[in-house]
Amino acid sequence: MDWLEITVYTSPGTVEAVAELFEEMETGGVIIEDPAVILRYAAETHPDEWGVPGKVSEHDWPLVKSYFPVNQGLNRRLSNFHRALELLAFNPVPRVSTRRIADEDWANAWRAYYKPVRAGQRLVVKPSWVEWSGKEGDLVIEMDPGMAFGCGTHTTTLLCLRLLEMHVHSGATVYDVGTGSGILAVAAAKLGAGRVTATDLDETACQVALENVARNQAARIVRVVQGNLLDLVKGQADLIVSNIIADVIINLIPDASRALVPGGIFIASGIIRDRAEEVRAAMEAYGLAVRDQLCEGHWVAFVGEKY
Ligand SMILES: C[S@@+](CC[C@H](N)C(=O)[O-])C[C@H]1O[C@@H](n2cnc3c(N)ncnc32)[C@H](O)[C@@H]1O
Repeated sequence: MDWLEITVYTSPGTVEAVAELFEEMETGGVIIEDPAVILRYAAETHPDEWGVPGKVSEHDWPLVKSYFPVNQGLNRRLSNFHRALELLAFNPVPRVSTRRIADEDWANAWRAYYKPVRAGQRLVVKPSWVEWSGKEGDLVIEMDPGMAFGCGTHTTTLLCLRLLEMHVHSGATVYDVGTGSGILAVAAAKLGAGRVTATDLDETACQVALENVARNQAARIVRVVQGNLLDLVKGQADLIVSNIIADVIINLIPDASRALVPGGIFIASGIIRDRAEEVRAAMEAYGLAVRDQLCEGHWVAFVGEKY
């Protein structure tokens, strides 16, 4: 099925009302793009990477987008939408544009939103479809997350990347539990790990991780295993990283502690602030002394050392 994308360029004070209008028409989802919010985000998160351009999009006003299915009811729905918008009598009058989208374009539409992201001093995550040349000494991870989690833009992933940069030593054995797109496993390999085992419950994630491992010429170092946590992993590691959620991390802690060599490092992320003390207590209870923690927004990542 094809879709009609309706874009409304409107003044900042009317964005919510336009979004509500779409919601009342049961379009099934609304996208809001506000240049002021994008600029603020860029300034707060990666100002060095982006230089915070004066203009972040081709339009100065925020836009609100939604989608109607292209079917027999389309013209009626569209004229209802125009009428309802007119009735709101916004001044200045919003500008509306439409564009037909073929179903197969959806799979790639999100790609436009990903840009290279610097994590820590040396690691840079670059979407595989973006041309970009970094600085000398950069370790560039080329990713296509497909349907898996982990393009390096999520805070929980960035915290792990920063901590991996500090703790992976040359030749280390690393386990990445809940690898998703494989981003942390590839990062560990780029940082010099000698052997990386990446696990995920999800079949698609494992497939995507394998593709990303190959894309980064890390297949000789990274092994991907489909399974629950460390259930199928034998042996001991110098470092274990896991970015899942607090409950799953708490379940993992006893096995992670057993699987670490003395002095080994456990990096736990995906922990919402409200649950951080529970995770810390579980780590301490299983012989993982908390040596460091990074907090950003709602998220916390811990570094534990096996004693
Ligand atoms: C938040 S994503 C993290 C992906 C990537 N490591 C990152 O940092 O961006 C969590 C991943 O953990 C996987 N996962 C969840 N529960 C799991 C479990 N019990 N065992 C293994 N993997 C699990 C999910 O399928 C998902 O791919």
